[in-house]
Amino acid sequence: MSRLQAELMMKTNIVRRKSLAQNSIPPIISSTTERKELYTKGKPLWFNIDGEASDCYVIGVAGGSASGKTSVSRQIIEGINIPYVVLLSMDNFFKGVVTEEDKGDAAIGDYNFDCPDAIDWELFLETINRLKQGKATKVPHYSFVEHRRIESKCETVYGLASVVLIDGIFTLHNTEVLQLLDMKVFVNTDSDVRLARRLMRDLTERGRQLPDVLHQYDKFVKPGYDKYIGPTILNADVVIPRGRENKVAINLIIQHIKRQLEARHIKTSYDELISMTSAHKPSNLFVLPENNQIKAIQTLLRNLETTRDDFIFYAERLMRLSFEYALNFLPHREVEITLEPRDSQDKIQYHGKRFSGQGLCGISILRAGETMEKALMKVTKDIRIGKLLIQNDEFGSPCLHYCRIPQSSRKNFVILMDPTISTGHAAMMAIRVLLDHDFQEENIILVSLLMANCGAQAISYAFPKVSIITATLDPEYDAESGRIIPGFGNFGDRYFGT
Ligand SMILES: Nc1ncnc2c1ncn2[C@@H]1O[C@H](COP(=O)(O)OP(=O)(O)O)[C@@H](O)[C@H]1O
Ligand SMILES: Nc1ccn([C@@H]2O[C@H](COP(=O)(O)O)[C@@H](O)[C@H]2O)c(=O)n1
Repeated sequence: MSRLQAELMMKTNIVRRKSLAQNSIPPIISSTTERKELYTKGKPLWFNIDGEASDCYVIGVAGGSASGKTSVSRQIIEGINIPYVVLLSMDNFFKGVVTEEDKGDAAIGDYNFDCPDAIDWELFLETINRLKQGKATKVPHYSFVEHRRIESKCETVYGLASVVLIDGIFTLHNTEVLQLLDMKVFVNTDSDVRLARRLMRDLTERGRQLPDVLHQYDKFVKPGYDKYIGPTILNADVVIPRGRENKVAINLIIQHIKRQLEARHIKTSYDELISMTSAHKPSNLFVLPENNQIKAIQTLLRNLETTRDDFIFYAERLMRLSFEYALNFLPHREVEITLEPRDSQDKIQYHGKRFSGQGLCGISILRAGETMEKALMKVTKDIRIGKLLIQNDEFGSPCLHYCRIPQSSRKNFVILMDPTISTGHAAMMAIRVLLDHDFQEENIILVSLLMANCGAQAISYAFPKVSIITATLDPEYDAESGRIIPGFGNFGDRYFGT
């Protein structure tokens, strides 16, 4: 049996199982496991040993339609096996058939998608550039059934990826894109094999009819390959004959990428971060000055015998005290006001102060951060509140599942709240998300009731301009139990009574 026949047989099985619902291109994935479906994904400890952001490594994978570009890209992602890899499919950047004018009198099968003009290059370049800079990036979603982008399905990627893989038929065509690529790959698959795969895929996944697929292939796909895509093989650094079956070539690429990442000192391990911070003296970490009141509240909170009612009452008191302390970190300017006492002719000048920042909002890191919202609203009038839900994945890396930010601009100030901070992972990711939303690092104030020293150190090292405020700084964190020692017990459980 030929390879082609074997592929067709494998596909026949898939035909029975797949439905038209799976018509669109694979979504971007940003982790080594592509099964997870998250609102967005996170980012690594994104800096090198000098504390500076490292560039992400960008790989372009080109080749004819159905040559195996996506399959090869996924194998590369699996092989490099690090979190925070983004697979960006150029298929999402087809302009599509939007207006009647686009269609003309011709049927959809007479629209030429296989020439570079069918791609929205401006948006494509902007997207790659934003990903490279680690900015929050909205990636469009294209439907091959409806021949247009589906706004409601676009996905937002946050943070600086370690590696970005871009796959698409014209990836090695445009000079501006070529300049952004660190590695250029061309998947070179026999044209008969490509046609057979495309037939199966378009019938099963893209809602097409056999005569239309053959007509489109003959009229546009083949000539487009010969004219625009095939010649870009000359721009490639590496050519992979036979696509994903070519394990030797794929392994060589994986080894090369790993070496490049090592050379760029991309750090993804928390242990490495902690070892780097051991000599670090945090100048942006502020612990509430201890007095009798604060010590007494801490004593009550630490005591596991304290009732839930009391725990909530005293935790909220400590929150208000912490926020009052934190508000001092906002910029204030001198103002002069004139007082006119009722019983006197003399006016009195008073030298006062007024908040001089432009806008302030509060953002809680869910779930526990939500407990601090009420206290913040008690001390800051009419403040707008946003939320971030960050949870660790199976590798212990924080992932962003939900993000609502009420206002964000370079000038706004933000109070980020989480009652307890142990490793600092979630807080660091939250800060990263705020930076991606254009908040300035120096305008972020992180407020917590209890921090483990290692977490506070790590955040301070990564973000030296953020003001980090905690009511309590405890010396130890036990990674096995996930407890801060001595700590408050499980804050969420004690507060929510769970
Ligand atoms: N070596 C292979 N053997 C069998 N099927 C393959 C092979 N490579 C790719 N395919 C299948 O062919 C289709 C197109 O592959 P894909 O990787 O999506 O190509 P491209 O991204 O170049 O369009 C998919 O259905 C994929 O599962
Ligand atoms: N509405 C559209 C848009 C594009 N195509 C075809 O997709 C091919 C590229 O995608 P691959 O995943 O195969 O690389 C390209 O050859 C276009 O003909 C389409 O059929 N309909």
